[in-house]
Amino acid sequence: MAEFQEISKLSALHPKPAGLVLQYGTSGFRTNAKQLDHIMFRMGLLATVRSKKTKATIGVMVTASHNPEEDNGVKLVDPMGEMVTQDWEEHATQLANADQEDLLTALKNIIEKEAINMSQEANVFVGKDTRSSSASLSQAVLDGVSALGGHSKDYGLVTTPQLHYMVCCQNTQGKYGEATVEGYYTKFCQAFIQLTKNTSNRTDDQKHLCLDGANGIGALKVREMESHLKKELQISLNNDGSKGRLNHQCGADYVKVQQKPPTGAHRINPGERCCSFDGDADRIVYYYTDSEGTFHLLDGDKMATLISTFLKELLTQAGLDLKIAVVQTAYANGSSTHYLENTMKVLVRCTKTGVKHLHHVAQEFDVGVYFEANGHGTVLFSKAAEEKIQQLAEDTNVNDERKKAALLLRNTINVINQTVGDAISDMLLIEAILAIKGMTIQQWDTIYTDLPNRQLKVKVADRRVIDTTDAERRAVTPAGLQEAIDNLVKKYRQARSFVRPSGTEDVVRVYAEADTQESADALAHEVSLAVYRLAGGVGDEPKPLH
Ligand SMILES: CC(=O)N[C@H]1[C@@H](OP(=O)(O)O)O[C@H](CO)[C@@H](O)[C@@H]1O
Ligand SMILES: [Mg+2]
Repeated sequence: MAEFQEISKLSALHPKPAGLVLQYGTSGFRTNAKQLDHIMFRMGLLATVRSKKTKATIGVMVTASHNPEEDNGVKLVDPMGEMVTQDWEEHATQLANADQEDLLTALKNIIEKEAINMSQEANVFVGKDTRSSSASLSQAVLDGVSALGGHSKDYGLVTTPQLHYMVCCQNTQGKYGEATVEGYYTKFCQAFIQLTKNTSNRTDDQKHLCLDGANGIGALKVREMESHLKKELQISLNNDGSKGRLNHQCGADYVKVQQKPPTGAHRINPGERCCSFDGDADRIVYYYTDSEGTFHLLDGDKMATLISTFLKELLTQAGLDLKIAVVQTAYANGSSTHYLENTMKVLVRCTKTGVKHLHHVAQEFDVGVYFEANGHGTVLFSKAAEEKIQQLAEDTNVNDERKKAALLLRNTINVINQTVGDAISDMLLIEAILAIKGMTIQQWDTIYTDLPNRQLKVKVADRRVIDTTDAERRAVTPAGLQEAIDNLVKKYRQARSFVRPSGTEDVVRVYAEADTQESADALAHEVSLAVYRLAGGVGDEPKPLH
């Protein structure tokens, strides 16, 4: 076929370095930008084939999120704006690793296996972050699409969640919104203004937010969006990309892992409400510093708690019997799980790490709130739930309280990007909830107190020797490891610990929490030693933290 000749010719312009093997991991392909040109071209091919298969528009986002500026990466977006399915992740890995001369065979294998009708039209949306390598890499994606005769639309600089939104809008014929950045700002900002319009006693402090844009795409997009907020939210933007380097000592990942404010921000006043985006604006964390100078982090667990409490109250006021659940991973702070289950009486489910797992479980409920502790999350409403809320909001025969709750729920649905965790949409949602509840960040923080915790990494020869079960909370192999962890945990109060191989780094992650920081640190260290000794540690033995 003519298109295959074109591929042979064009793929030679995007050659694969010999011997390079990459895996479509938790968040797509991610490595040093210099190694990615052929991957991008090939993902352009794959997205085109995926579009033919699904008879819908597919998205390709060029970004390496919170990784350093020199890295880059690529993620595929499925028709409803979700992440691509697992079997296509495998196709992606096959295609990425085929030697140059075997590329056509690898592509034809996928086409055959998936019974693709090659005469079907294909459409691909492409977006990129602000990395200097993103321009040429996204061009390589576009080359891949056109090599197979697909149509593409280049959205240029957008956040990852914006691209997910565009794909969903396009494939739902505009029902989710208009597939433009203007459409995105209009939808979410209008919902925010509607939500906050009856909170007229908001003070200037409540309207003011300090934002660290990680020197990335989120900063650019917030600037673009600002006028749509009509001063109902006033954002002091730091790390806007004009001076500092992307993700360098700033951004959501830095703040969460280092448990301290970003550099490059203005002097934060005590109690001032602050938040940080990551490099592609699909994660957000909040924080403040108290009058003693102590830093307080409000992570994904705190956001999930605030949001689910708010929604549960509204559902009760609206008299709607809808099933709400919070989906977390093993990294969720034990205090948050305890508070949700015992005080809020909300159903909590735990899944494996990685947002696609959380997203799928959240889909099982009428209202599924999901967040990773690191700040990636959103809320999913079932079609039935949305319809019931809509009906109630339009019903003229209900009392004022139910009506008000239904209208708030409807606007809450509209402020949420249900396709994927979205720092901009999550920020608007949290800001609206705090405004409606008249709550300060300190009051939000005191809903429950996090258990002190510690995360460590251990290097082992082959991290695959660790196999886990029970949503990664228990190790099945190597023999004796889980028993060792159980015995160590028994030594401390309110303690919990687990280990799992990372899906994005060549390390084993160790998590521990306990009643004091000293205990959490000691337990994390002892568990690290157990991993080192029983799972083939390399290099020096882990040292105590103190
Ligand atoms: C403990 C932790 O934060 N793990 C992160 C990290 O996964 P690992 O498999 O733990 O490397 O990167 C993932 C992708 O960004 C993210 O979904 C996840 O939450
Ligand atoms: Mg990200």
